[in-house]
Amino acid sequence: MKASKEGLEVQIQTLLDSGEHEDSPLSAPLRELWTAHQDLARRIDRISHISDGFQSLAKQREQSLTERLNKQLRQLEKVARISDRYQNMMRDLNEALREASTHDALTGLANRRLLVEKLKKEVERYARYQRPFSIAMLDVDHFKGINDRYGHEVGDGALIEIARVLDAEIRENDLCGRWGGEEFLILLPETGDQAAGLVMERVRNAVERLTIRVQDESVYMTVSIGVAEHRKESSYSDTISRADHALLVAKRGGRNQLSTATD
Ligand SMILES: Nc1nc2c(ncn2[C@@H]2O[C@H](COP(=O)(O)OP(=O)(O)OP(=O)(O)O)[C@@H](O)[C@H]2O)c(=O)[nH]1
Repeated sequence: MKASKEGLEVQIQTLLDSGEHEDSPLSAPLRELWTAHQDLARRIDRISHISDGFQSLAKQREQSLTERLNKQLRQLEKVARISDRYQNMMRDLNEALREASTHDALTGLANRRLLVEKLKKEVERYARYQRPFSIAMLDVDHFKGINDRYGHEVGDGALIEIARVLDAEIRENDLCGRWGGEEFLILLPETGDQAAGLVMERVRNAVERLTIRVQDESVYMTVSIGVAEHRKESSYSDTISRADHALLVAKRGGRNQLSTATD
């Protein structure tokens, strides 16, 4: 029967230690072989110990490298999230700035700057394609009286309500803006003065029907309107002046009415 490796080793060691076979010619070579074997076994042991050490070191390095990479990845994700948030914030801020520079803070309508920009474009379109357009200037009648009687805050609220009505009554292609104080300008592209007159008469009517409640009181308002169609070789300010003049005629005519420039 084949002895186990450990068994064989114990057997040889016992044989050599006993000294019983010292006289045998095999004794000296066996002792030599046994010493060489033990030496080799020790070396193998040492090498496998060193290799184990290396392996666990490599594993540790691999682990710490993965951890470092994961940490860097998490940091990158954080930076990307912050950058996304920052970009969104900048976009919102730009949008708010653009809105503030082109719209009236009280009513939310286009401001004078945006109106002029659009007016210039319409004049260019008129010059190039002879597309007609009209301008309507609106002014709230006796607005000072509302401020004086109910206070500036109610006056502000009234302007907001009027702006809402104007914006709701005009067509999508028209542009309504606050020209200043209690004065509004409506730009009507692709519209001659007759058609503009019809639209503005509807607007005038809608304002007349508007009721504002101040405590128990109902406050009514009216607007006077001047309409002018743009003419050949005019500037936008020429057309505004003609609409302004028509507005004056409407005021002088008794207010709550519309007048069209004929000159
Ligand atoms: N509450 C408020 N009032 C304003 C604003 N802008 C202008 N006003 C007031 O609008 C009034 C305009 O008065 P006037 O120019 O005398 O004209 P009016 O009283 O409307 O009379 P007519 O235009 O002649 O019918 C002034 O009292 C201004 O102070 C605003 O943003 N808010």
